[in-house]
Amino acid sequence: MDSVSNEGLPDEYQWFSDQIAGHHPSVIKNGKREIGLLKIPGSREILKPKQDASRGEKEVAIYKLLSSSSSSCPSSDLRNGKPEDVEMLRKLTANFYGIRRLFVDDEDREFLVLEDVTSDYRRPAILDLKMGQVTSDPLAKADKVEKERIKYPPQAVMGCRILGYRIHRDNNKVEIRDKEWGKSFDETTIQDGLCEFFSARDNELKEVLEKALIELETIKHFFETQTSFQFFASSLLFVYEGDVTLPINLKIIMIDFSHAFFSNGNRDEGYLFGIQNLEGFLQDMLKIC
Ligand SMILES: O=P(O)(O)O[C@@H]1[C@@H](OP(=O)(O)O)[C@H](OP(=O)(O)O)[C@H](O)[C@H](OP(=O)(O)O)[C@H]1OP(=O)(O)O
Ligand SMILES: Nc1ncnc2c1ncn2[C@@H]1O[C@H](COP(=O)(O)OP(=O)(O)O)[C@@H](O)[C@H]1O
Repeated sequence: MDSVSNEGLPDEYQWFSDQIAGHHPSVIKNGKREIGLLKIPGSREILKPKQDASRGEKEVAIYKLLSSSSSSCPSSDLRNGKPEDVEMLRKLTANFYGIRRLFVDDEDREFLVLEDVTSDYRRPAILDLKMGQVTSDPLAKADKVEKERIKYPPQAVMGCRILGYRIHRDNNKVEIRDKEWGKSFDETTIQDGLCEFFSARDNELKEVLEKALIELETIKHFFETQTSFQFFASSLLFVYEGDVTLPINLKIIMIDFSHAFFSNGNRDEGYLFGIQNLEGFLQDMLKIC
């Protein structure tokens, strides 16, 4: 992502420089720049703009559900999430600290205050994978369904797509790959893209892949058992330490719930299919390390 002027932001705040994908101020839509994630430098929180209409409501509802101790969810279509599913999902997501209102680009806006899951790292390597076989949600209009369907046909074949990565290397060098680069891969070549990301620590590809497979197992277990949620256009964010003097500390966090729906007792087979394929890709890569 290009760096963008911080003009128009409240004092202290900057655009979050480690944002990989999603709405970003370098993109102009209908004559206005999009609003991306914000951060006060040095803090362990990021602020994610609440999206318009039902998308924002859905994401806030799910984070409120996860941060509440009981089933007192304010959103009617998430109220029935099974407690064990909610508990498991909570462990796979960033902490939510509430809503903050800020003036950005002269408009009063709401932001979700979230744990910055990259803040513990000296040189974070960060990858965003969009999961699921279908990336339009059940309420999408026909033109959006079609746009999403033809955007990247391998999504239906693999159940995942690389949205991009950032690797902080020595000497403050940052290596960036974007979603157009991600779209250059299909089911026959995606391992090349994944290999590039998981190779941030010289000669430690095998160790990094092993850690990723362990973390992925927990997420796979969640999707094998949970019947409370269906996720569309949601992502897995991989983060690990690129500084070889520090432990690998690989984490996988589920993010982006603006198209998350309550499920009437069905598993999310499209997301699970993506995890199973991803696991297969990583296992194959491990065999040749
Ligand atoms: O379909 P569009 O044009 O509305 O834009 C998509 C966004 O929808 P929105 O503008 O928020 O309604 C869409 O946002 P949501 O997932 O709907 O929040 C994505 O940003 C999508 O990009 P990609 O599939 O992640 O590469 C965006 O797709 P691209 O335009 O980047 O292909
Ligand atoms: N909790 C988090 N900690 C660190 N980075 C995050 C977090 N949530 C999102 N991000 C970053 O922001 C990007 C966009 O987030 P996402 O929720 O997908 O936004 P959008 O709804 O605009 O698509 C991700 O690719 C990731 O880099």
